[in-house]
Amino acid sequence: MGKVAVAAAVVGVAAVSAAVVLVVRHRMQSSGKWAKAMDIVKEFEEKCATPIAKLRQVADAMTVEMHAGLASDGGSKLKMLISYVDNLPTGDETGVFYALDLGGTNFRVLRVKLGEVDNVKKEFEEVSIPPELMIGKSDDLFDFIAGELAKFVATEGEDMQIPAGTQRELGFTFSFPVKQSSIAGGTLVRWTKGFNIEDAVNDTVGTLAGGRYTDPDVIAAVILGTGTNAAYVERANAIPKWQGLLPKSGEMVINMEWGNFRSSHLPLSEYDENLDSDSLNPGEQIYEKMISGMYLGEIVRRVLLKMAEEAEFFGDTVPSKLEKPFILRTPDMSAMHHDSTADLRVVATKLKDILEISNTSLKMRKVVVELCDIVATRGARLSAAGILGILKKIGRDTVKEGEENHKSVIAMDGGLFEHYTKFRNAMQTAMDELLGEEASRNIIIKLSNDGSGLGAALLAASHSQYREYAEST
Ligand SMILES: Nc1ncnc2c1ncn2[C@@H]1O[C@H](COP(=O)(O)OP(=O)(O)O)[C@@H](O)[C@H]1O
Ligand SMILES: O=P(O)(O)OC[C@H]1O[C@@H](O)[C@H](O)[C@@H](O)[C@@H]1O
Repeated sequence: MGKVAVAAAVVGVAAVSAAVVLVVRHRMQSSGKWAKAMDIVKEFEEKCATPIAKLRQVADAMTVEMHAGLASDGGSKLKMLISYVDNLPTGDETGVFYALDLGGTNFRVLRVKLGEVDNVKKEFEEVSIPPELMIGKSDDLFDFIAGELAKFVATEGEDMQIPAGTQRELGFTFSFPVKQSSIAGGTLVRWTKGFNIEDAVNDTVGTLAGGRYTDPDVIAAVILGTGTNAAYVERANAIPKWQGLLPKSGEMVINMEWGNFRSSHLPLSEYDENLDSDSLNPGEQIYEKMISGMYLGEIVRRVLLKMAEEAEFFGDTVPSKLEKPFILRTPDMSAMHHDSTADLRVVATKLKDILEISNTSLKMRKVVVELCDIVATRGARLSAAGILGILKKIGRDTVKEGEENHKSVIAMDGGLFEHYTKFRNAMQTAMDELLGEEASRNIIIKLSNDGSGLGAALLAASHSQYREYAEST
């Protein structure tokens, strides 16, 4: 072979070996980065673990905090607020009533005509709350609410008229913690979720009222929406901090404000701690930030960001959109989590449309789904533990002699519970594991759609100023 040919061959071999070295190095580097990314996922998964034993500890802690919150104001992070609702709807309510339902994302105005329990006529309008009103002045927020209500009242039809000489009556579902001084008054404890307004009946109490209207076995209500909360029926003589007269019913609905629950048994990760410190209400609503719709997608984003920064998961630059808080919303996380296509093309589309991340491998997309599953499963199982805490408080976590058929119904509402199927299923599975086969037959968790809106109207009806008149005629 001539010198030139040999030289060319040598150069060729060198070039090939250089390429091989580059590929090997790239592979080693990428395998090293991949291993680093997987370490991040594995560590996160371990931090988020919710074995049954831990869930039982969380449930017991919830029960303890419930007792403490009922013993004295400030006795617990659980406010255990007295709702002054001591008589829940019976199904006999009649008439036309209005309701306002102010949640963390949506605002609804409703009008219902009560007569037959299974023939309630309901009309409503849903309005997104302008974000600027969530952090503006309270007058601007309530002027907005009043304006929307006035527009809705103007649409009243012939069949929804109120009796001559009477005033329209309204129930207000206000999805924020209020220390009530009566059924119709109270002081806001704090703003939560995305609201932070300087200078209003709770939706969970509304859901309990709406649920009880059609099912006398309803004993508690849980909201899993933008935020989370629970309310339940407590024995009036089991509220040491209550100085008032005991109601005839012997019962009182307690608004737990369980989003503010905190316990050393909660499986908190660094991502939860950072989310909390960056939030509008650092140190508050820790349980809510682990399980509710405002936050689940944000937790997933934070883990992906760390993988991008420390393991170049999406390549050697960090996608700029991934650095934007709350850009990955829980509905989008839910869509990726429920992606049933073989090549996870829903995940690919969401990553592209929301985070401007393209050409991901199927392997990468599977990791994204795994993160959604870790976060949603943890939230669902912690929700189940919270419910067990309530059941323990009222002695409904086991089947008592002679009560084999005594059902206890938990009325559920909220967009997270309603739309996130895998979350809902994981919650039910954890509930069954925690209660065991016998007791879980008697505990029914059921969606009470828009219970809070109907419930507010029902509470307006059951506290109507015209009710005595109607009953006496
Ligand atoms: N498809 C979905 N999958 C998962 N979560 C959802 C979905 N749709 C809505 N959500 C969650 O539900 C929340 C809205 O809850 P909803 O009860 O309807 O309103 P609000 O919180 O204002 O009372 C949203 O903030 C979101 O986190
Ligand atoms: O209906 P939403 O917006 O999800 O609200 C659920 C809960 O959100 C919490 O942040 C509030 O403190 C509760 O009062 C409320 O019930």
